[in-house]
Amino acid sequence: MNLVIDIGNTAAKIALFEGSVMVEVVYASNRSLECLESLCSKYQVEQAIVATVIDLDGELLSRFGALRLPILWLNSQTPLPIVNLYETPETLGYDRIAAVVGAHEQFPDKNVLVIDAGTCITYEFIDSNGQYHGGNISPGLQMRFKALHQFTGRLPLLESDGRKLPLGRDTETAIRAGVHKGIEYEIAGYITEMKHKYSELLVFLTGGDEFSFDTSVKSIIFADRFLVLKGLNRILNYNNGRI
Ligand SMILES: Nc1ncnc2c1ncn2[C@@H]1O[C@H](COP(=O)(O)OP(=O)(O)O)[C@@H](O)[C@H]1O
Ligand SMILES: CC(C)(COP(=O)(O)O)[C@@H](O)C(=O)NCCC(=O)O
Ligand SMILES: [K+]
Repeated sequence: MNLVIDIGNTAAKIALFEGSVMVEVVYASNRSLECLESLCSKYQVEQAIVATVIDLDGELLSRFGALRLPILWLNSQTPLPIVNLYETPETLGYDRIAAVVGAHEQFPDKNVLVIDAGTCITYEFIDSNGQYHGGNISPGLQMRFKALHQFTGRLPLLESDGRKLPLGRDTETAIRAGVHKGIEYEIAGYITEMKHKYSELLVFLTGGDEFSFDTSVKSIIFADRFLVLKGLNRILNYNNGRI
């Protein structure tokens, strides 16, 4: 079995795969990965892949060592089943390239826009020849709420859940609608622009945060919360025998 770990800026996602089938997934703290050892004793793990976008402390690194598993630490040197055209592959987020690999595995002959709504929202484009062109980074849902609070004198820190109106009628509904609609329009804008350029465009939406779209946008989106994990599993299998 493959142990697949995606350590993001907000949460770690840990999954077990048998071949290309995900058999279990858990969210954990990105600092302590508390369930790491218990998952490894529950399953017969043969190899692992870890992708992190944060620095890990020595204690966590030695816990990985104690697992006594071959571990592929995803980095810019790792062979990939796609062509990476990013000008600085050494600075590219590993979760970003993994999401692209996950989408390309499912639709290898299509132009695909991959949107990952986590701590940040990232937009990636891979073409039907398997060439990853790059993409954009913008603030995520929680980051927008926190920024409005932190950089003003009067705006409270709000929860994403709560009263929702199309147009705010008080401070709370104004902020919540502003953040939600900002993201929804942003996503819809990317889709419209990219569809203009590539008529047969597929769109994947992944990441921990979910949004509502009108039906025309919704109808062309594939929602797959675990695209990064699936892409990492694909990268691990692609490198089978090389670790
Ligand atoms: N079980 C869960 N545990 C933690 N966060 C979750 C969970 N389900 C949904 N979320 C949402 O997912 C967001 C994190 O998204 P994620 O894609 O994991 O981010 P990142 O990859 O940047 O760590 C959180 O802000 C939270 O709103
Ligand atoms: C853009 C990101 C912060 C997104 O991280 P996430 O929201 O998944 O926690 C991460 O992919 C990252 O640190 N990237 C490095 C810069 C780059 O991709 O060019
Ligand atoms: K992200």
